[in-house]
Amino acid sequence: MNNDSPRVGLVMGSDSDWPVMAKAAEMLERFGIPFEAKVVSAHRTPDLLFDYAATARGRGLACIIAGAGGAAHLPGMLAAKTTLPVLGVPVPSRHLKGMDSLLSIVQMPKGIPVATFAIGEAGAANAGLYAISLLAITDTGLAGRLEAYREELKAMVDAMQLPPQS
Ligand SMILES: Nc1c(C(=O)O)ncn1[C@@H]1O[C@H](COP(=O)(O)O)[C@@H](O)[C@H]1O
Repeated sequence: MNNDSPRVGLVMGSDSDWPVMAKAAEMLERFGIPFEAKVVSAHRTPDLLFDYAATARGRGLACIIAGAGGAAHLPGMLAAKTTLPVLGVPVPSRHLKGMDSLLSIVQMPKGIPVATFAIGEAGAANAGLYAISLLAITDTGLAGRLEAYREELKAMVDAMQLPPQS
């Protein structure tokens, strides 16, 4: 393993999830976190899913961000096969707007947790940030960059303020 080895696994059930999951990728890129992005499906490629999860820790990943839509079993099945933290992103679905994805991911049985984020792009971006904050537990430089990001958000909100009303 070298400094460029992926630290975060970014997986999704289909390439149709990419426009949403790209928001997580953008966040990881912004903070310079090496990651790998792959399509892995619990339903369509169960053997690949098992192999991916079983080898994730040994390959140096610190956590896995998993996005899926509809019957979104991917995050939960990954969590069943690895003790790495799994961050689940409900991808909006065609018919139920992602409520199905959300409920499929969030209602895990006791013992196999998945940290579940909001439906869609904001959830994906926050999953990226959360993965970064997990890595920042042991990386003070990264923690400092997260603090700087918070300052940027504060400046953004300051710029939103309306002029004083008379
Ligand atoms: N939820 C899952 C899983 C899984 O959980 O393993 N595999 C694919 N899918 C989802 O099916 C939706 C439609 O996929 P297609 O666009 O390929 O038909 C996607 O949102 C994907 O995440």
